[in-house]
Parts: sequence; C-alpha cells; structure tokens
Amino acid sequence: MAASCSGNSALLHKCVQLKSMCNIHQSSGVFMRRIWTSRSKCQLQPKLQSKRAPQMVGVVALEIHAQIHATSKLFSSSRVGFSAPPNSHVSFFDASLPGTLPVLNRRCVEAAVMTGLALNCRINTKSLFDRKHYFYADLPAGYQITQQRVPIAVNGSLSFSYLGGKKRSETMTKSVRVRQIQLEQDSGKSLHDDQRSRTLIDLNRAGVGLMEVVMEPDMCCGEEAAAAVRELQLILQTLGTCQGNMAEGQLRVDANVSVHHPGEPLGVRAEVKNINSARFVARAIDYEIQRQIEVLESGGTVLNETRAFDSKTGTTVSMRDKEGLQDYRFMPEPNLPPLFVYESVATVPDGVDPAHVVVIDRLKAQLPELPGAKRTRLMEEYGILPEHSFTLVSEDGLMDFFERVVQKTKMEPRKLIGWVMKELMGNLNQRNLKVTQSPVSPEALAQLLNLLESGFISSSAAKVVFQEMWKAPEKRVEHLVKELDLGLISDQEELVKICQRVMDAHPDLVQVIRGGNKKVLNKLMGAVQKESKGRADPVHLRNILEEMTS
Ligand SMILES: Nc1ncnc2c1ncn2[C@@H]1O[C@H](COP(=O)(O)OP(=O)(O)OP(=O)(O)O)[C@@H](O)[C@H]1O
Ligand SMILES: [Mg+2]
Ligand SMILES: [Mg+2]
Repeated sequence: MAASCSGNSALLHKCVQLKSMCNIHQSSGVFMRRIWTSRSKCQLQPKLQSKRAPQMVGVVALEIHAQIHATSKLFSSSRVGFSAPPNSHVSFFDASLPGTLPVLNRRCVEAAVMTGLALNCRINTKSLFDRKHYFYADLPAGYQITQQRVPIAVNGSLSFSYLGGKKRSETMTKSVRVRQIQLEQDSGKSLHDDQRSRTLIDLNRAGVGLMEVVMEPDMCCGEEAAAAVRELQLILQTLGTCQGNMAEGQLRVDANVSVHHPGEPLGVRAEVKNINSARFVARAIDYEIQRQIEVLESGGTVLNETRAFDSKTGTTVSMRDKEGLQDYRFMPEPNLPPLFVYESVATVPDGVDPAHVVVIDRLKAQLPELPGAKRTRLMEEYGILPEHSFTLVSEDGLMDFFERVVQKTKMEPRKLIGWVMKELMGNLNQRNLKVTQSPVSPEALAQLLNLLESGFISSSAAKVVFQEMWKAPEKRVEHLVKELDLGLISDQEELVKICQRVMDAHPDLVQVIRGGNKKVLNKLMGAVQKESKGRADPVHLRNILEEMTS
C-alpha cells in the first residue's frame, strides 16, 4: 500500500476511499456492528491483505474549545463581541497591565456547570486555577489562566447518534467519555498584514471565557468525530452556554489522532489544531489516519506534533514539534482563590449569600430538554422516523413549528411530518430561509391540513393551496380555497360528467381496463384529477370510475 502511494495526491485519493472500522452500538444498544465510512482499495483485494498483520485502525479524541455565551469576559468586565472594531473591548486586565487582578465572572462558572451537568459530569465543588505559560504576541501576560489540576467538571460522557450504514439510513448511537471540562481564557488574535510584512494584535478576544471539553480517545474515524461535534454544538446551543457558530470561532476543535493494531497499546498522537467546521473535522481526521498508516507501513515513525488542516488541499501539515519543546511551566494561579460551588442552598455556609454563589441543584432545575431526549420523545410520542427526529431537532425552530401544528390539527403526526419535511422544508430550502422566516405559520398549515382531513379538499389541491399561501400569507386558508375553486366536488352529476369526458378522450385506457387490467384505472384517475384540478375525492372517484368502466 505504501509503495504506490507516497505522494500527497495519492494519499489524498486513498483518503477519500478510506475505510474506517468502528465497533459501535446500534440504536437499540443491544448488538454491536461495524460500519464503514467508505471502502478502501485494500479491502477489495483480500489476497494481498491476507498475508499482512490485521489492518491498523484510527484512534481519535477531541478537545473542543467553546466560547462561553456571556456579556462580559471570564475575569474582567469588558464586553464580548465578535465583530467589534479591533481593541475596542479591552480592559487593563485583558492587556495585562501590572497591578490588575482577575475577578471571576459568575455567569461563566454557571455555564460550565450547566454544560458539565448536560454531559453527565461530576461537578467538582472545589476547583483550582493554574497558569499555563507560552509566548505568543496575542497572549500579553505570557500565560493563560486555565484549570489544569482540578477542573470544574470531570468524568462525563457525550452520547450522539448519526445516520450511517451502507445507505446512510441506519441510526448509529455512540457514547464517548468526557475526561474533563475546564474553564480558561481565550487568547487575542494576531492579524497578519502581508503587504507591509507586519503583524497586528487585536485583544478583543483576549480573556473571553472558554470551556475546554476534553474527551477520551474513544472514536475511530472522521465521521464519528464530526457527529460528536455536531451533537455537542446542539447541546451547547440548547443550553445557551455557547452560541456554537464555528465560522466565527465560537467552537474550535483540536483533533488528537493516532493509529494502532487493535488490541495493542495506543500509538503516538498527532494533534490537528483549530478546525473550524464539522465537515473539516471529518476530512482532517480521515486524512490524518491514512497518513499515519502510510508513515508506519513505510517504516517511518509518527511524530508527537501539532498539525494544521489545509481545507484547500484536504491535507494536514506540520506546525511544530510538541514533545520536549513545549514546557508550559504550569503553576497555581496566585491571584485566584479556589473556586467553590455548592450542591444545594442548604450546603451554602453561613454568612454567604446563596444569591451570590453557584448552586448546582438550582442549575439542574433549569436544564432544558436536551437534543437526545427530544429525539426520543418525538419518536415515542408521535411515532415518527429517526431521520425525521434528527431534522426536527437540528433545524432551529422546526420542532416547535411541528409541535404547534400537531396541537392544532386532527391529522396524525406521522402523516403530518411529510408536510413539514417536504412542503415546508422544500420551500424554505429553495428560498434559503430559516424556519422562523416561514411566511406560512404553523396555525395556517394546521388550518389547511384540517380542511384536508375533513375531506373538504384533496391532497393535491392542498399542495396547490400551500403554494398560494406561500405567496399570499395574509389571506385566510378558506378564502384561498374558495378563490381558487379547489373545494372537493360534492355534486355527483358534475363528477360523472368529468369522468365521461376523460373516458371519451382516452378510449384506449378504457379498453385496457375493461380487458381486465385494473391497474390502469389509476391512470384514468390521474387524468380526472388533472381535469378537475384535484377536486375529486379519490375514494369516491375510484368507485365512480370502477362502475363506469365495468
Ligand atoms: N494515543 C492517543 N491517540 C489519540 N488521542 C489521544 C491519545 N492519547 C491521548 N489522547 C487525547 O489527547 C488529548 C490530550 O489533551 P490534553 O489537554 O491532556 O493535553 P494537550 O493536548 O497536550 O494540551 P493542550 O492541547 O490543551 O495544550 C485528550 O483528548 C486525550 O484523550
Ligand atoms: Mg487540552
Ligand atoms: Mg491538546
């Protein structure tokens, strides 16, 4: 494998065909199955393969930096704003002027505790802050305040599901361990001015609160890691602890990747830093797994190094050697006392105002319904398919839209979901609109579906009305149906007349039906619906046509 694929382009080509073997629970959680992201050439050549040791597999762990959604920074009262003019949100502390001291922002601590609870972590009622030293122009103090020794939350898990399998229609469920969540400061930003060969520093981001979610090496391929990132993003957005906009750097992923033979100790990891989209996470990891396999198979060694993902070439490139060179000289932060949070109001010591401290029970009570629970409830309560529950939960506002329609209509949720997925989402996607921007309200859609359910209009007529509602949202649904003359034909004679006209126009079809081929009746029905603009009740129409062609 290595001999023929030493160049970058060959590697890239193979990477696209990467096979990642993952042992993973299926949705029932009862049995294990293997999934393949795609097939590699090697897998298709069993003769070559059989002489070799078992194939190496990837091992992946993520470290995710999530910017805390708060109005001010972690240790200062400066505002947090993504697109503010450079250096407009910088306090003396953020710029590390001598004599300034950190003051912990309670909102950031609450966000970390809520996130810890949502990720099934144990919350440390006493946690500590440390200094981690490194020298970058955008880190004015020369160190970052973080939580290396005792972080705020530990020993959690992140469960996520995604559609996988051969046809991408099976729900795969997986759980990865969360080692810890630590509170830390973000750095500033270096802006490189290539024309004048200089670097400018913007400290607006310096000191913004971050939660670093550190996972254990429990994943095996890019697809899994991307699904984990998407799920964490949704959880954080649901909690409101991070806005999760990856393009704006609110969620940044470092992917730790190694390869080994199953059953043997883990290999040396390389860390691909600062990946800013879930899709790139998948691509970077799959590339990196394949690169490391190539290196080892051609007799080389994998370096413990930091790499960067280049989205243009789809490759990872070395940034710096990590081992040995990086000594962070960790030390306790002398300007911050231990951080105490309390299990319940009852455990808050005398003399401390419970209103001014973080109480875990209080935050637990505020936890919203999380994405995983939402999906399960949607499937159990409304009997809808897993893939539909995914879309409902992932699209902002869609689940709320769906549930409001359910409340106001007599139509079965399982039938109704088709209207939401096909008609509503189809129209929104075509026009690049969000659910909240839909001109058709849930109430209006419910009225339309009620007319359909009560037999006042046919489903094809309802689709026409839906399009009209889109164009004229101010008009009442009943009014539109009348205006378009789309109510079902209740006059039997009129329907018989239309049927006769259609039969006269299609004598060939009538002959085939009379000859015994009853399936062709559907064609005749379609022609009548076309002629009547979908105004014939299908059951009634079938009865009439059956009689007239007998
Ligand atoms: N052999 C391995 N293969 C893949 N991932 C690994 C391996 N060994 C450790 N990891 C993962 O690497 C990460 C180590 O993160 P940690 O924050 O402890 O150290 P760091 O990466 O050196 O520090 P930082 O990136 O924060 O400066 C964890 O997510 C851990 O699960
Ligand atoms: Mg880390
Ligand atoms: Mg790291």
